[in-house]
Amino acid sequence: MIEARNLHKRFGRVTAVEDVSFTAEDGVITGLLGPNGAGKTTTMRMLYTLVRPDRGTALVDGVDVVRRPEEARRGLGVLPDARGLYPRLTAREHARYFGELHGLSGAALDKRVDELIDLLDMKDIADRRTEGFSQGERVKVALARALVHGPRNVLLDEPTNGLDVMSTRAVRTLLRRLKAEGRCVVFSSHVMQEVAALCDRIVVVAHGKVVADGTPDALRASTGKDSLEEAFVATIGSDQGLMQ
Ligand SMILES: Nc1ncnc2c1ncn2[C@@H]1O[C@H](COP(=O)(O)OP(=O)(O)OP(=O)(O)O)[C@@H](O)[C@H]1O
Repeated sequence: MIEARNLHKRFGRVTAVEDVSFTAEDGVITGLLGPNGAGKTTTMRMLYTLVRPDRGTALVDGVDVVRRPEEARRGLGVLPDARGLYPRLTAREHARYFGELHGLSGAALDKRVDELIDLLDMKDIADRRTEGFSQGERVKVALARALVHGPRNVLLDEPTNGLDVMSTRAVRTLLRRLKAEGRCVVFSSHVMQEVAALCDRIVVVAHGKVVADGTPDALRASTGKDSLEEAFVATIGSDQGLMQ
């Protein structure tokens, strides 16, 4: 479970996150939806200990990410916005390396890496260096790296950005599988259709604040709109940045 409580973050004169609170439960896919610049990436970065909040608290399975960052990180799998691969390592070596950092080794690590290569349909690229990989191939490697230690909580920043239809479907299948395994899955997106297709729960962020939080049905009911698209536009007050 991941909890964000009154998170705030400023960068100089820019307030990136003004007041973000939500709870992402286990076995649920929670979507952080908002237009460009809403504060989604900054929120994610605070949750995965890359950026320190100015105020507020974030907990991963009850562990405070500021006070006990290493312990919090052990319970997290993260797909950051900058995928940041090592060009000289192969896809398989990436997954192995991060597995080793998490204390895996030997046959157990080999088996886990093979499983992920299979699951992410990466057999053709597994033993190529990542230099020159396409956007979709890079996301797959970054996902394998994020999931190699079987984390209970998974944070993904715009996981389907730049992916074609087949790769998007593969990522959706993977997220549903993580949910079925009882993991806590949080992903951010500015694409409403993406969130609508996957999420049990939607946290809408605009101008650094949570402006709506609930199931897709609850969001429709609270805005009195029939379609999710109209409900989002009503919640945010504009359709800017929400369309693909
Ligand atoms: N390191 C930083 N220094 C200065 N300003 C920043 C920094 N990081 C984020 N910001 C600003 O904070 C605001 C929120 O940015 P953030 O990246 O969190 O938004 P986002 O919702 O993820 O947007 P997008 O969908 O475009 O990725 C933006 O105005 C951005 O320019």
